[in-house]
Amino acid sequence: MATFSPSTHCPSSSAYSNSSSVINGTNRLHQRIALSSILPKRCRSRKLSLQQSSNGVSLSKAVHVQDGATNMKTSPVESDGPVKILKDGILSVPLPPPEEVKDIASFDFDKDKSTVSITVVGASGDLAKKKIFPALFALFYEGCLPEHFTICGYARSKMSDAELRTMVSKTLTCRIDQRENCGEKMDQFLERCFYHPGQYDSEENFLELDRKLKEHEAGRVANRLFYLSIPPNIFVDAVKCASSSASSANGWTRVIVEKPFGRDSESSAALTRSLKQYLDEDQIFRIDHYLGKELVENLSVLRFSNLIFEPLWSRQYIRNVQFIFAEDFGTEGRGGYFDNYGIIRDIMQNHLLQMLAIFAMETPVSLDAEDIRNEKVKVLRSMRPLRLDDVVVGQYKSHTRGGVKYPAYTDDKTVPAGSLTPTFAAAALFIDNARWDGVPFLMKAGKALHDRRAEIRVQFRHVPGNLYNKNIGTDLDLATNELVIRVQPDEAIYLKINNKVPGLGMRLDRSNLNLLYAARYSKEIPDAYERLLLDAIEGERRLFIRSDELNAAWSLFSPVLKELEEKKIVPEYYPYGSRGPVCSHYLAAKYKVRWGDIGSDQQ
Ligand SMILES: NC(=O)C1=CN([C@@H]2O[C@H](COP(=O)(O)OP(=O)(O)OC[C@H]3O[C@@H](n4cnc5c(N)ncnc54)[C@H](OP(=O)(O)O)[C@@H]3O)[C@@H](O)[C@H]2O)C=CC1
Ligand SMILES: O=C1O[C@H](COP(=O)(O)O)[C@@H](O)[C@H](O)[C@H]1O
Repeated sequence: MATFSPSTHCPSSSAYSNSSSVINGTNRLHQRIALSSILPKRCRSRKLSLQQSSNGVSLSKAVHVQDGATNMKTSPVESDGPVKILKDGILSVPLPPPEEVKDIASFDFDKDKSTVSITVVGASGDLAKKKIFPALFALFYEGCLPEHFTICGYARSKMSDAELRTMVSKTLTCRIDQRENCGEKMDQFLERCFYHPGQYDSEENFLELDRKLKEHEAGRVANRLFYLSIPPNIFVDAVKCASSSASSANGWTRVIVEKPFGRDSESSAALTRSLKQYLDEDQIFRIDHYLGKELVENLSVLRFSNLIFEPLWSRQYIRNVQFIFAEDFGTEGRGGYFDNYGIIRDIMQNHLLQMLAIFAMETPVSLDAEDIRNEKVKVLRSMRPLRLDDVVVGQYKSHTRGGVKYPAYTDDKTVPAGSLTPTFAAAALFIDNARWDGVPFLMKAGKALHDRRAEIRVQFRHVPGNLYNKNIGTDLDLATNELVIRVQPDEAIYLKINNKVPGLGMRLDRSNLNLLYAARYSKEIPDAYERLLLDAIEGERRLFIRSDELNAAWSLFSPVLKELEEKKIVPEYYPYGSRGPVCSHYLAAKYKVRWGDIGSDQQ
């Protein structure tokens, strides 16, 4: 029996060997494959849901299908196209035309299997070590990487393959719920990791990389993914060299670009123009790792698949929405980068704004990447550019607590003395459309605060003519329903409600309807980078930023950033480890809002 590999993402070729060949009505040879056998365990549900969302027939997005002897089809296939879902999850996949296949039993399908080469550009750096290699290992461990893959680290540092493997091995961990064969899996993964030293602007060095990748690709259809984990000033050099000297000759070439995508509208547009000299838009995967976080991914599910939320999702019932990001550590070690950007560019313009866009967008036509991104762009373009009097900025100062002295932002040697760069900001934004007219969308982001959290808080309006007002007391704020989507840590969704305290009297309290992920789901939540890397390999663009989205996002923040810098606005200094500048409360009060994270969240 010939084996046939419709997907490069499945755990092993043996999974396909239970398939059988049939001649269909068009006299074309087809292969019947049980869907359940070709989709890897962890990836199965995401691929099946794609299938359901598209009338049960548009599967080739998720499953790469070989059409003919060499071509890979990855575009959606309609019901009358070559891929068909037969009943009971059986996939019918076309084989090469009969004249090309003299003897089906001896046709060498393995020869035509494709491979993915993932080059981590800037492999010696912080992000590569901390996030990218561990995420790639997790994907490998879960059986989500294609059968044939190569990982190549590229940077200027001199390192051998063995040294890269030692460096990578120090950061690998196994999933809490599946420790079996972990050491063995790590060894198998590390065997697929290589290193190539080179300059980021050297065509010659990238040509050498190309030669090395070709050796590993061994004549297969070669798909190549470059992850630019380098400082932004060298993005374009690296893209130029990668595209001219190390692009795939017979498969796809994609580039993941890390933030920051510029410092403002002009520099971002210039970066996009430069990248587009060498790449098409559909080759550029602009990553915002917050879009890969489980609770952010769940936002649309919460809204669009629960009847109880969507009808409330408007100015009619929602009083304000808050997007809060806090870290309990400073910029130590990243001061050089941070001082050039500040917290508004580092967190608000991307991570918080992306969450806002998904939160506030209209229902997309479908779950397709373009439909979702169209809606995100629309909502961003309906927003008013942020005004200076709707922003407060802060910077952390040194503080001694429990005998420990915590540094000021400017104590970092890589930060210029007297820097005014904000490490904290709060802002009030507005969406001028029918759904959200007049609703304040507040954002707050800060480093070196008293805790670490990222969350969305939705505060609902008061119950009109509430029968229980006298039991609630005078503080109507405390009686407001609040929906909290806690992105991290301790992922949870909870709704604060008013409830009768059990007993003979009539006393109300505030309690939480609480969906705490750790209590509800035993599976460990994947890291955002895992989801996004897998999506990039599969060509799924839904969670990556399109260039018009990026332009719209910069249009909102560029004017105020310019004003803050030109007017040299002095930030309010707040002690390291505190709750941040007091001014943020005045900003909220201006819009009759109380920050939801300052009270206690009774469980
Ligand atoms: N670290 C993080 O947590 C996050 C990082 N990012 C973004 O990811 C990218 C990588 O970040 P990170 O790993 O922290 O960056 P690093 O500063 O660690 O740089 C990565 C690598 O790039 C090379 N490099 C550094 N500076 C220069 C330079 N001036 N000229 C040429 N090469 C240089 C170095 O490799 P070598 O000397 O060996 O060539 C370094 O190991 C950046 O765009 C960053 O903004 C985004 C989100 C979070
Ligand atoms: O992009 C960035 O994100 C991190 C925070 O990411 P998280 O996943 O740990 O919440 C932030 O520390 C960094 O400054 C910023 O560049």
